[in-house]
Amino acid sequence: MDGVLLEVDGLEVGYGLPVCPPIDLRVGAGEVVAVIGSNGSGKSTLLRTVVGLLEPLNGRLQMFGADLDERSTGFRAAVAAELGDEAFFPTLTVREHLLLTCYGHGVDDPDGVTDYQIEVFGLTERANALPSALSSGQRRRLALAAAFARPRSLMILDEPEQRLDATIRGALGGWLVEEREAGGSVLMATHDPELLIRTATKVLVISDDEIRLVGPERGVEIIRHEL
Ligand SMILES: Nc1ncnc2c1ncn2[C@@H]1O[C@H](COP(=O)(O)OP(=O)(O)OP(=O)(O)O)[C@@H](O)[C@H]1O
Repeated sequence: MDGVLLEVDGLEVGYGLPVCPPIDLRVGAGEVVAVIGSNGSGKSTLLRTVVGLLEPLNGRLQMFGADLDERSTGFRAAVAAELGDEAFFPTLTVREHLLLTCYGHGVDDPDGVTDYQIEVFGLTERANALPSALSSGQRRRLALAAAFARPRSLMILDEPEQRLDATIRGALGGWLVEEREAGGSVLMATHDPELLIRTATKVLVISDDEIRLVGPERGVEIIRHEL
């Protein structure tokens, strides 16, 4: 188990019935695993199961060498998940959301980290805005900024490229490369071949009849020509 953060064997995910074949997967330190497949293939369902929002239907799911317990302090400290739910406090500003995240996760310099994330996510002019006054892409930026503001060893992201403009999408690719190079791990669903080729170390392909692990180049071909 050394260096393996997430380990699944014969994992069946779904809503009463499985949405795809059983999944085997390891995510190790410093790996970025992209999950690809056509719309409705089961990518989000897998990610929601891995963060404990859905019960596995069958199989083995281990995080940090133990059965998944999403309520444990260890899990909450280590796993930064952004699955597109974007549940914000309606009366807290952009800045206050990030400060709250930093304080909640024991960040050393909450003000400095908050200021940095606001700047790099291009939210400076909206720092004092409430979520209801943000554009959809700005809400996406805020949700991702919160994931990057806190300490973590595993990021779980569902189509993080969605609704981002080209500038922030490009920056996101760079931050995920930095994450990997610093020994962090990422499990992310994506439809974006550029994000995949820049960041992924391996690719899990979900389809109706099989689950495959392929390399990044093959993953790009599959996104471009087979989905
Ligand atoms: N809450 C739910 N209850 C029942 N079925 C669901 C539910 N959510 C999703 N599904 C179904 O499960 C299957 C897998 O959906 P999922 O959202 O995991 O697909 P996806 O690969 O993430 O797709 P996309 O690329 O469109 O985001 C789909 O057939 C979908 O209709």
